[in-house]
Amino acid sequence: MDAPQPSGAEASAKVIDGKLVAQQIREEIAAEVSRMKDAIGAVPGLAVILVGDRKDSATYVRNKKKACEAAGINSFEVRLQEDSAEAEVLKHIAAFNDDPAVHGILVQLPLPKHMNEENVLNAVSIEKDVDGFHPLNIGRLAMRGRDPLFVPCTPKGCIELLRRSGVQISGKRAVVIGRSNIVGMPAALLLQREDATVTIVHSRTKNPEEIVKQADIVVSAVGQSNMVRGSWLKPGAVVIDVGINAVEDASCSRGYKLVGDVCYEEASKVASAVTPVPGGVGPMTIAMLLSNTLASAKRIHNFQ
Ligand SMILES: NC(=O)C1=CN([C@@H]2O[C@H](COP(=O)(O)OP(=O)(O)OC[C@H]3O[C@@H](n4cnc5c(N)ncnc54)[C@H](OP(=O)(O)O)[C@@H]3O)[C@@H](O)[C@H]2O)C=CC1
Ligand SMILES: Nc1nc(=O)c2c([nH]1)NC[C@@H]1CN(c3ccc(C(=O)N[C@@H](CCC(=O)O)C(=O)O)cc3)C=[N+]21
Ligand SMILES: [Mg+2]
Repeated sequence: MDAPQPSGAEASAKVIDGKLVAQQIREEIAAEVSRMKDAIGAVPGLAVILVGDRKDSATYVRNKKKACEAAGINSFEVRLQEDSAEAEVLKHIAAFNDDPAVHGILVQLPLPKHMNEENVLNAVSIEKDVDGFHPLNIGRLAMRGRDPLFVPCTPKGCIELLRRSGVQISGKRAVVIGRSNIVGMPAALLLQREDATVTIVHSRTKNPEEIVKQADIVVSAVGQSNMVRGSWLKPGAVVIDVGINAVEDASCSRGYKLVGDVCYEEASKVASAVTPVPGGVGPMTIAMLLSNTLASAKRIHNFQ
C-alpha cells in the first residue's frame, strides 16, 4: 500500500480497510497455528469469561469464538449470571490459570457493578493475560526499557493498521481522544513507545479542537458520534476512529447503525487516510486477540 500523503481541498482520503487487513492477519495466524500443531501436536487455547447478558458483550464474545475456530484456536467459554458472586469469577480464572490447554484468558468488560474490576483483572496470570489488562503488563507498557508480555488488543490493532498502511509514527504529533484503561491510555502509551509526541484529550480538556488540529495522527476513543468534525483536523492527518456508536436508523433492518466518533463525510475531505466504522479498528481488535493468544501458546510451549 502507498503511504497516505497530505491532500488538497476536496480530496478524498484513503480508506484504511481494517476488515481486509484483519483478514490477512487471521490467515497468517491460521498458518502459524497449523505449523505449531504439526510440529508439537498442541494448538493455542483461549478462555473467555462472560458475566451477565449485555447484548453487545454477547455479540463480541460470539465473534471471538468464531474467529478462534476459523484460525484453529481452541476456545473455552464460561457464562455466568449477572448476579454471580465475584468469588465465582475468581474461581474460574484460577482454574484457567492452571489449565495447560488454556494460553489466553479474557474476562469480558464491563463487569457487573457489584464486582471489583481491579481484583478480577489482577487474578489473571500475567502469562495468560492476552487482553494486556493486568496492572503489571500495563505498568511495563508505560516504562522505558520494560516490555509487557501482552499489549491491549484495540490499541495494538490501531498501531498495526498504521504500520500496514505505511504511515510513519516516529517523530509525528499524535493526539489520542479518550483515556480509558482499555483503549485511550494504552493507545497513548503505545504511540509514545513508537516515538510519536503524544497529547491526550479527555472530557475536561478545554480546547479539544485546537489540540486535535495539531495532530498528524488522531486516535479517537470516546464513544460519541460525530464529535470530531472535519474542521478539527489538520489537512493530511491520518484518522483512526475507535469509537463504536449505535445511532437510530429506520432504514436499517436492526433499526440502528454503527458509526464512529468522527464525522466520516467531513473527515474524508480533509484527512489523508481514515478508518471506517464498522470495518476499521473493530475487526483488528479480534485479530490482535488471536495474535496474542498464538504468541502466548508459542511462549508457553517454547515454540518459535
Ligand atoms: N473498535 C474496538 O475494537 C473498540 C471500540 N470501543 C469503542 O471506543 C469508544 C471508547 O471506549 P472506552 O474507552 O471503553 O470508553 P470509556 O467510556 O471508558 O472512555 C471514554 C473516554 O472518552 C472521554 N470523553 C468522553 N466525552 C468526551 C468529550 N466530550 N471530549 C473528550 N473526551 C471525552 C472520557 O473522558 P474522562 O476520562 O474525562 O471521562 C474517557 O476518557 C466506545 O465507543 C467503544 O464502544 C471500545 C473498545 C474496543
Ligand atoms: N476484556 C475485554 N476485551 C475487549 O477487547 C473488549 C471488552 N472486554 N469489552 C468491549 C470492548 C469492545 N470490543 C470490540 C471488539 C470487536 C468489535 C468489532 O468487531 N466491531 C465490528 C462491528 C461489529 C458489529 O457489527 O457489531 C466493526 O467495527 O467492524 C468491536 C468492539 C472489544 N472489547
Ligand atoms: Mg468501556
